[in-house]
Amino acid sequence: MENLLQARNISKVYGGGRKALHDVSLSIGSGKIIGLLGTNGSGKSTFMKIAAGLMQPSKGSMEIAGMPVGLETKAEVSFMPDRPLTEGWMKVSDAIEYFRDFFADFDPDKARSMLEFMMLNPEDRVSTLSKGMNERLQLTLALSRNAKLYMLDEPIGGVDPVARGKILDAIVKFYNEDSSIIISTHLVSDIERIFDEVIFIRDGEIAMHDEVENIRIKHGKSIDEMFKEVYA
Ligand SMILES: Nc1ncnc2c1ncn2[C@@H]1O[C@H](COP(=O)(O)OP(=O)(O)OP(=O)(O)O)[C@@H](O)[C@H]1O
Repeated sequence: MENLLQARNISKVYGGGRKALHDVSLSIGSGKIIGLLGTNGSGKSTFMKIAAGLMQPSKGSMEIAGMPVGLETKAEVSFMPDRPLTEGWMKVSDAIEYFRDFFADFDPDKARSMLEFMMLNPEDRVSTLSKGMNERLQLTLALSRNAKLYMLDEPIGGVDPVARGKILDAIVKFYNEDSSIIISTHLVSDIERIFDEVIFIRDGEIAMHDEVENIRIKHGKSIDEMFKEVYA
């Protein structure tokens, strides 16, 4: 089976010489929910930005659905960055229209049912939304595209623990099983139940990439316990 994402020897050095990724090689198949786990500054956002075609690696190559990352792959990837893509003056309904105009694969019906599920009012101004409500909106926008690969950068950082459960349920409910989702987070215990695979990234290098079931069987540990061990 062809890999959905293939990263070969990716390194990224920022201006000033800061190394964010070092020789990262990995592949991801279709139909999976993958946790990209790491502490602050470990390189999660950098990896996602490169896969989304928003940043060039210093070395190495990345392919999505067999194509080098570029204009064609941007159409296949829906990225929710850790900073909102919407403007404060917009109403929730304007944000939906904006995405609809911008992305040919945006599904307004899916967006409407997600808004309802997320208890977002289309008439509310984006500037008046709480951090958690804004995250719900960004997630709605990202998941309402019919993409092959979704990448969600810290989608639940701002929501309270009760709402986190609801958001995870939304991800599982609205996710198209032919696609894959990569979710970056350090809130491992809250979210591990939805992962099929996890990638541990530490100081810009892959410390572990395995199926959740394998980790539980091989190590007899939850992903959260494993995370604490790897990053101790
Ligand atoms: N634009 C930039 N210029 C210089 N250094 C950067 C830039 N963006 C990120 N870095 C550095 O690269 C490293 C990796 O950052 P990155 O944002 O990818 O980590 P992260 O795992 O997403 O962190 P967090 O969980 O805090 O969001 C960090 O040391 C960070 O300071």
